[in-house]
Order: sequence, then structure tokens, then C-alpha cells
Amino acid sequence: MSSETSRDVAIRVTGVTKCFQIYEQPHLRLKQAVMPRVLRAAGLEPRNYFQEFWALKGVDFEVRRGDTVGIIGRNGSGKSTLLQIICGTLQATSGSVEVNGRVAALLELGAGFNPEFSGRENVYLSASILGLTRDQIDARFDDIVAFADIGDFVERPVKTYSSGMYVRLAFAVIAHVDADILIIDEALAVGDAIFVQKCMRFLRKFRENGTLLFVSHDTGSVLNFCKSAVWLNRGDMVMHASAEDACNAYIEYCSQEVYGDAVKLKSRQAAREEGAVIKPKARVEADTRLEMFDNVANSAGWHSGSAAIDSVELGNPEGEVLTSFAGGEEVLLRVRATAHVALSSPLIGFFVKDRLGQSLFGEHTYTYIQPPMEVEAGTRLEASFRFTLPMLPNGDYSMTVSIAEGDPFANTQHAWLHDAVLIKVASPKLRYGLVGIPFEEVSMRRIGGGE
Ligand SMILES: Nc1ncnc2c1ncn2[C@@H]1O[C@H](COP(=O)(O)OP(=O)(O)OP(=O)(O)O)[C@@H](O)[C@H]1O
Repeated sequence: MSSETSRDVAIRVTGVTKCFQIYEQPHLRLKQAVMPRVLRAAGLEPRNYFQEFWALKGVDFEVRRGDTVGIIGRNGSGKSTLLQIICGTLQATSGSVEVNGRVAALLELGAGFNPEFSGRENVYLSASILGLTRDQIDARFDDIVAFADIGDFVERPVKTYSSGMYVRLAFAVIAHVDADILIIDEALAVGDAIFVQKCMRFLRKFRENGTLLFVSHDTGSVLNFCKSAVWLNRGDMVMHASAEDACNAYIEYCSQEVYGDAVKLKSRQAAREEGAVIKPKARVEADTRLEMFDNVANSAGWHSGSAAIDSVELGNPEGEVLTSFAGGEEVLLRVRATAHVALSSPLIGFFVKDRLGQSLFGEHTYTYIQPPMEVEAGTRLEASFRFTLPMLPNGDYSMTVSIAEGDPFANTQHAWLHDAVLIKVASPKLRYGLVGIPFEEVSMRRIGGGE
């Protein structure tokens, strides 16, 4: 039993299973409807004409009020099925779902609106299903149409809409019904960039008070948006953990799937010493704002056994290793790795990500090392990247480093360190946005008279 009271819980999913009945031929469905009764009446044991498919196999998790939870998993893992059960549009085979609050959902395209009705009629229909009175819808109609921004199409039947228009109107409705809980499926992906930005602004505001359940294949947007994530795999809930832990585990799993059983990835997490203290090396510059912590030994990640990352160092272009930087200066990043087997076209890469796991910048060696190198087992490699360190806003960052084999589009990862370098930025000036810009001068002056 959870320690949370029902008041704190927005969604509680307990032991939910879903079994679909699969009929190999359409007429077997009819047979299933009729035959068992006939056979029972004749005193015979009825048989089933379908195969069972378990899309969900006992899913348990809770979403607290105000939480933003991502649902991740590969195609067919049961994400949409779970959302439909939470929304009440699909019945679970067993288990229960408790939802506290008004739920509005943007599920897969095609669900929700009546295609024969106009946009206007569908707005009234779906907003009233979501609990708004006619007067409330009248009062909000113009805002909904302005948000959707689909012009005269609002008077035309929804069946004439493009998928982008459809999702615009559907999102506009759910954004105006005072929902306590929003459930967003991948549908948002069909909107154009400007509309998606508008939705994201709305969702960022919404999550200040509301509860959000967000499904995506894109771990980047889950990391960017969600506090925690539920990972589903073939109907099983593998984990419900912080978004970072769940996404890292999921990415690792997907990589393992690519390798197959031939190569067993070894988790570095398992080897990590509990409570290892990361000590920053000595500061070099007096007015430091950006500090680097070598974390190669403690970084979570994995390796296939074919190659390993040995060290990651950042320093000045002369090669002197430093741990403190101001941002804006030229730096040299050196990644050393060992190939334990012969590799054709090894590539070493890195990217710097923010606290939420959002990638900010990075590079790999492939485009610079042409033709690709061939190396024999036991070769030690050093990749060097010389670049201008950006000004990063205050916060914690980390650098992911990897060695792979192949090209940027088709490669086999051999070692991956999630947090090879930890970066702390403390500056009184840079505060906003993803990337800090060093402003040379900021001023304000009066350019006209006031009343
Ligand atoms: N009505 C249905 N009848 C039979 N099988 C179904 C039905 N709906 C879903 N399934 C199956 O259940 C499994 C889970 O489907 P679901 O759509 O929930 O997965 P998903 O994780 O949302 O996938 P995707 O990421 O591709 O959208 C799939 O194997 C799918 O084929």
C-alpha cells in the first residue's frame, strides 16, 4: 500500500492487464459469439476461436498530483493501450485504474472527433464531454479557434482536415477545458514546428499545477519534460524511475537489442563503488565560473567488451589539463580509448547535456577522419576536439562520451559513458535559456518624453 493518500494521487494504476482476442479470420469472430452457447446447450465443452494477446501484463504505478510522467517503450510495448485504459476508452482485462481529477487526452489521431461534423460542432461536442457547460464553451470558443489557428476550416467537416489541422483543433480543445490531468500521446508530433512550440509553452505552464502523462519514443523530450518515466516493454512495466534513470536504462536496453545476445553489455553502474567521492582537481583560474570534474571511473554506462573509454580530459589548446574555465575560450578535449578487438572505422564522440539530459552540443570524429581508420586489437586511440567552449547558464551539466564502430548513420556502440565529465556552472550574470550569451553591454535610455 502506498504511503500517499488518495488526495495526493492523480492516477493510480494497479495490476492492469489487457488481453486482446486475435481472430485469424473475420468469420471466427461470429463463430465465437455463437458457438460456445450452442455447444454448452448441447452439453459439450466450448472452445475458443481466437488467440490471446497480452498487451499489458500487470502494470502498477502511481502519478502524484502535479507530476509529469513520461511513458517510454518500443513500438507495440503497450503505451497507447495503457493510456486508453487510463482515459476510460478501453476496458482493462483485470486490475484497476483510479483517476482523481478531470482528464483531457490527446490520443492517437482519429480518436475523439466525429469526422462528419464541422470543427465548430466537434469543439462543442468534445468540450461538453470533457465537462464544460454550453455557456462556458460559448465563452471560450473564440480562444479555442484562435489557439487552433485553422481559419475557415473550423466551419468545415473534420474529415476534410489534414492531420496537422486535426491535431491543432484537438489540442486547442484540451487546452481550454480546465483539465487537472492531461494525457498526451505521440499525436503532437504531426503538428508543425510553430504549433508544437505553442503547445510546449502551454504544457510548460500547465505542469506548474497540473498533472501530465506524456508518451513518446523520443527520450530527449521525455528527459526535457518529465520528472519520472515509466518504461514498458512487451506489456511489462520494466521500471518507474526518475526520467534520467529510466531513459538511460531504456537506451541501454535498445542498444543491447541491436547487438543481440552475441555481445552482453556490462553495466558500469554495477561496478560503481558506492559513495565514491568525486574530488575536483585544483582550480587554475581565479575567476572561475565553469568547473569540470573527471568522472570517468564513476560514470554510469556500458561497454560491449570490444573497446573502452580510458580517460577524458579538457584543457587549453596547448594540451595543459584544466578543471576551471570561464566559458568563451578555446579548449582542447582529449578522449582516450582502447580497442580490445580489431575495429574498422572507429569513431569517438561526445555531447554535453544539461541536468535534464537535453543535448546542447557535441561532435564525433567520423567526418574528420577520412578514409576511416582500421585498428588492430590492443590499439590505444586518442581523439582530440578543439573548439570554443560556450557560455553555459548556471547549473549542472555532464558530458557523454562514446566509442563506436561504423558511420554516424549505422554504427555499433562499443562503450558509452553517460557522465564522463561533470560540469558545474556558477555565474552571477548568465541565468536564462539553454545557452548563455556573453553580453558585451546592456543599457537602457529614454528616447522620448512621457506624460
Ligand atoms: N485492438 C487490438 N487488437 C489486437 N491487438 C491489439 C489491439 N490494440 C493493440 N494491440 C496490440 O497490442 C500491442 C500494444 O499496442 P499499443 O498500441 O498499446 O503499443 P504502443 O506501445 O502504443 O506502440 P506504438 O509506439 O507503436 O504506438 C501491440 O502488439 C498491438 O498490436
